Amino acid sequence: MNRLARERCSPQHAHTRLEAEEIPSLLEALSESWRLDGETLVRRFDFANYHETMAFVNASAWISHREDHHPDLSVHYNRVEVSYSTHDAGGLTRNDFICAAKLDVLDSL
Ligand SMILES: C[C@H](O)[C@H](O)[C@H]1CNC2=NC(N)=NC(=O)C2=N1
Repeated sequence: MNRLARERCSPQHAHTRLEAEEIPSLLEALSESWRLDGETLVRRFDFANYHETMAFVNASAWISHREDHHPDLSVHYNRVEVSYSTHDAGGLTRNDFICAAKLDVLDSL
């Protein structure tokens, strides 16, 4: 499991917006499916059917609650679009990348 996925989100990270030069190396630690859309980190997860889609959404909700860091989710029949940014910081923080890494692990199980 990658090191970022083992980290825990923190209130300290939530108030520390990343500098532009910190972002490329963090993005590199994630699945290539993640992309930046302005100040938002976005990935689409594809599934076979609605049941699998909702099972993933529910598992991701457990991570969101435990980390107290919540993505925007766009839920469809066989896919979910996940968007991370940190409202408290008005942009990207390390918490966004930590949670994205955790979803990569979830998707790999
Ligand atoms: C009080 C609570 O910890 C904060 O409101 C958290 C909750 N989850 C959050 N999730 C995201 N994505 N951004 C935040 O700024 C944020 N803040």
